[in-house]
Amino acid sequence: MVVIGREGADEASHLDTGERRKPRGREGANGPAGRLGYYRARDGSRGAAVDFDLDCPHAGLVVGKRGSGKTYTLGVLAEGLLAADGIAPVVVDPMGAFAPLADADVPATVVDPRVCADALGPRQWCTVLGLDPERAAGALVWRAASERATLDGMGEWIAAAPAADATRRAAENLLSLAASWDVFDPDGLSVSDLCGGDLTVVDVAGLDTRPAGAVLSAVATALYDARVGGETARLPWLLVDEAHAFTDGVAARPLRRLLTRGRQPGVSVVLATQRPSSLPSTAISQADVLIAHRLTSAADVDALRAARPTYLDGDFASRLPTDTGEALVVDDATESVHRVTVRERETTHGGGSPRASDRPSATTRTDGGI
Ligand SMILES: Nc1ncnc2c1ncn2[C@@H]1O[C@H](COP(=O)(O)OP(=O)(O)OP(=O)(O)O)[C@@H](O)[C@H]1O
Repeated sequence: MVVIGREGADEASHLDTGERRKPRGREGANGPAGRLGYYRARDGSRGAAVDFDLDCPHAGLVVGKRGSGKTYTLGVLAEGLLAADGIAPVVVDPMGAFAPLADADVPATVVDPRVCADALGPRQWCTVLGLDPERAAGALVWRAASERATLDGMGEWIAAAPAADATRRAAENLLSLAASWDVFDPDGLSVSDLCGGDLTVVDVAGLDTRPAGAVLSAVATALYDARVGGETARLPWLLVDEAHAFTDGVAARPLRRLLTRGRQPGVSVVLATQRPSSLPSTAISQADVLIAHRLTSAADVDALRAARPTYLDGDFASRLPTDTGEALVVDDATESVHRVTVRERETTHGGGSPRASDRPSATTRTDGGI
């Protein structure tokens, strides 16, 4: 995935395309590429440019402990994606870190997390509501999701279904819970919303894990199906921050499908997580590029090493970077490991940690409060 750029290669510049400026894309030796950063020499000095390939589909993993630069690196990847032609970049943003892009001078749109109820299959409806499809209430919800496309329609179908009162009440209560999440909408996100070419930021900040997972599941499925069904000529890239929150819920299967089978239809996925040990090992083994920031937990290092024994030898832990923004990039395409300093963002990063000293102090208040 990594492409070595020229020493001192030009920074991407902007093309004036009217209202919002699309940054000029970068061409690597084999097609479009995005600037990731620069080689870092052992003495810490900056070496040649390192680009990432955007021409072919990829499965990527960005790992690192809290504050090590994962979200920042996702932002760097997103900037490269929105500058490239022929790509449909989508970020699922659980921390609101990409919200500032709405006001940036780039073609990015922050959208509400609303999806159609039938974007989840019957099995996923049972999963997201915590129901066993083998039991009565689960079977009822399964049938309702098979028969109706909207949440209201599912409720009406259940109300009229021949079922025991207790079973019906249990199913209706869970559908009411799903309605309270406010993420299911017949006019929810469509393929044209997601694959228009702008960077689409699906803002799931503030949602609980289950509704956020339902939205991610619907988005991942829509991108995959859109390519399989020939609904878009663009190659989708799905970037998921805080991915460990989603890998054992309703989004687990669609994410696994992108990791294992996304390449053929041309859908790329990049997962960022501070806890690689909580990812299924397929998520690590299927990734063709690993960007590892600072990691100190032995369990996390071991999880990476166990799933990638070919490149990550016993020396792996000692080669991991210690400074924010530095990374070890493991590239399957070239079967190589690179020490990289991730470049600075061109757009505002929204994921920084707040500091106590950022808060207005009592002495600076002017509203009479204390
Ligand atoms: N490549 C970089 N260049 C410059 N500053 C960086 C870089 N990477 C990270 N930083 C700085 O480090 C801070 C923390 O980075 P970031 O928010 O990406 O961490 P994180 O690993 O996503 O943390 P968390 O797990 O808590 O979400 C950023 O706000 C930014 O100021």
